[in-house]
Amino acid sequence: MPHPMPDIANTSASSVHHTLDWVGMSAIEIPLKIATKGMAATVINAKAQAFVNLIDTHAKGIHMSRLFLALDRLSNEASVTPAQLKTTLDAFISSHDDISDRARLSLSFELPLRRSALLSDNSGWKFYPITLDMQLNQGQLRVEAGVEVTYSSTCPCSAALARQLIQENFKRDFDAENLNFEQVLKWLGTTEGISATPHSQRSVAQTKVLLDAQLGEFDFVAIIDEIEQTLKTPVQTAVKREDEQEFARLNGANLMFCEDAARKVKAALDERADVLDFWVRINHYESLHAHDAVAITTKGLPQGYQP
Ligand SMILES: Nc1nc2c(ncn2[C@@H]2O[C@H](COP(=O)(O)OP(=O)(O)OP(=O)(O)O)[C@@H](O)[C@H]2O)c(=O)[nH]1
Repeated sequence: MPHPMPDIANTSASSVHHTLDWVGMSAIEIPLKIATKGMAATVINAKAQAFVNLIDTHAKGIHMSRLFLALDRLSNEASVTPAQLKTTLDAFISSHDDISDRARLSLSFELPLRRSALLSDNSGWKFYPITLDMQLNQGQLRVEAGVEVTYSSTCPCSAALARQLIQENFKRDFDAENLNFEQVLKWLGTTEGISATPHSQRSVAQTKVLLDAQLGEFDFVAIIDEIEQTLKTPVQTAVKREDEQEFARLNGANLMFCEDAARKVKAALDERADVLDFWVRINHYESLHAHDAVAITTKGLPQGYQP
């Protein structure tokens, strides 16, 4: 008869007696079919973090395998919904009866969305980084979603400085008394005429939103669309020349500092009934400098997100 295997988590006691806020595993690889409103469940490859607290000051440790296996069951679901994630959190706690009373599950993944071109009849895939962080505490569920939207920002200061140079060149090249429409039109189409261009940069709006714990389904696309439609210059997928020209027009019509972007996103999220609280970090990865321009804002609730 084989010897029973030692079970340190159950039979050994901790020599230092403290409770712990979270114990578990991170970077667990798991494919899931995630449900988001208006779309067929999408297969995504997630990295998960699974945690419980440790309230038994004498228990040596938690049972990692029980969290892992409860999480693994999610990968068999035809579509992962908020209710199923809650069931997983319940299983984390019930499998740690007496030693844990809180559970946490975080998923990080990229949601592929097919996006239309600005004008041409084309489209292409864009992957949006998403994080889901769910916590269960005394039966109370907390659901937080994080999305990242990449967009272009053109500097309003740089645009004004470029316009000034163009005006100076215009004064130099033309005589106010003898303006010729055709000559001006031609000049406007040359690099000598439009002799300076403002700098733009690829920029990222990172957003965390607190959602109603009773929500029946996730709606990541609504949040992503809200931010993209607010900023107006999301990075594109398929681009023909007409799309590129429209992108140039949109950039020119939506010049922005990081402060402008942060204020606009804040105003948009303030209006959304499904967003109970939010945190936003705007990152403009400058082409003028090697450092970045950053603005951070929150809804400003007294007990809410801190900047
Ligand atoms: N608690 C804990 N376990 C760890 C850690 N690192 C590795 N493990 C291992 O995780 C494995 C799974 O632990 P358990 O869930 O207790 O496994 P088990 O005893 O076979 O499962 P149960 O019978 O359900 O308790 C064990 O072999 C642990 O040694 C750690 O830092 N903490």
